[in-house]
Amino acid sequence: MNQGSVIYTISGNRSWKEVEGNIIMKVHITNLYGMGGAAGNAQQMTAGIAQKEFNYHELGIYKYPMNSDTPDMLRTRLDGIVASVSHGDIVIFQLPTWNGIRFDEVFEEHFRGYRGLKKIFFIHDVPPLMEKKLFGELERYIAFYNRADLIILPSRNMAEYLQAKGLTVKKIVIQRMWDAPVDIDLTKMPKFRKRMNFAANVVMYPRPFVQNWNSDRVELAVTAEPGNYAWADHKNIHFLGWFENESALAYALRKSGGFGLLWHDDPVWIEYMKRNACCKLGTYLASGIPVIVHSSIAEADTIRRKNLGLAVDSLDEAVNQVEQMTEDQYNRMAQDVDSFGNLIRQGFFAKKLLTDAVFQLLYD
Ligand SMILES: O=c1ccn([C@@H]2O[C@H](COP(=O)(O)OP(=O)(O)O)[C@@H](O)[C@H]2O)c(=O)[nH]1
Repeated sequence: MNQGSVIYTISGNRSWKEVEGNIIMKVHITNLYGMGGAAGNAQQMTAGIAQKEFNYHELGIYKYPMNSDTPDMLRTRLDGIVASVSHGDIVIFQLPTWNGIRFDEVFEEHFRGYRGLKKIFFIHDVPPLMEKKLFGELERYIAFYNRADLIILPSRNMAEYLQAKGLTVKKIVIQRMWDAPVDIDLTKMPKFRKRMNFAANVVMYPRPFVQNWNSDRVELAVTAEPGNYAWADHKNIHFLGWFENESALAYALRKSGGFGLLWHDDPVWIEYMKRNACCKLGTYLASGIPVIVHSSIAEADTIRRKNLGLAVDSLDEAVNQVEQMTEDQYNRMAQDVDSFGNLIRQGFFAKKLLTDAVFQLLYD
């Protein structure tokens, strides 16, 4: 019998179809619209994998100035977002929504009337750890995180750090890395060359280590259109161009060869990168080029253990190690990166955390 096509009267004038949504548990995931860049793409990518692979339902949120809403407008907006949610469902919140902590708090509170609803917080970034002026807000963020039934965090280091500051959520899933579902030709191996590629917008957000690049022995290649930049004059710096599309970027990096550099010289970010997961790392590994990372970053041990590149304490050390490397050593590394990169290109980090989170929530 095809129940989906028949309306059963079960009590009074309510039909089977009307209560169907309450019987079958749904998993929802929030997705942010109106925000570009690595942070916006990370939300779109995760929600895309969740919908395509697991049939999770999207709750779309627009990035907007929350203060432009009156309390009534905000309530109406939130009612619209949560319209498909029923008692007993699971909601994965991709956080922050980048609409400010007040929006995140009010949004979570809007789910309180739902019986048996469970909340998973997937923490992409912790704003108080990214900007010195926001550090005082950490306590408020952690109090908010404590409302989750399960929390997904970028690294074990982040979990330990937040626990020391008051995080009490018992169920924790560790993300480790960002995926980069790109399409590239794996038959052409990246070339061994004394070059470090840096994939970020260095024109809009100048980086001191880029502007002070002084190595004649190792070239720095940046993702910027060629131009007359005073900081690049007479320097060993190459311009790769800017890429809107992640596959085009991965292709350009693979063609460029050499290494992918994950680096920061801002002390707040050096500290943050001990605990967060950077999109760039996924981008490099998906493209197939070995990476150079600081030895303090969360995934440094994985880079060493799986022969995915170099974990160093300074750029000078990186330059020396690149200089001393043989072509054979590089080619072995590039092969190991291509093998590991399958996880990233096929979205396995997201697939794993999206299922582990629901499984641990209901099983453990
Ligand atoms: O030509 C480029 C260079 C970089 N990026 C993107 O910018 C990200 C890096 O940006 P950011 O440094 O803000 O992110 P993080 O690595 O710190 O997460 C990369 O992973 C790419 O997705 C891009 O779209 N086009």
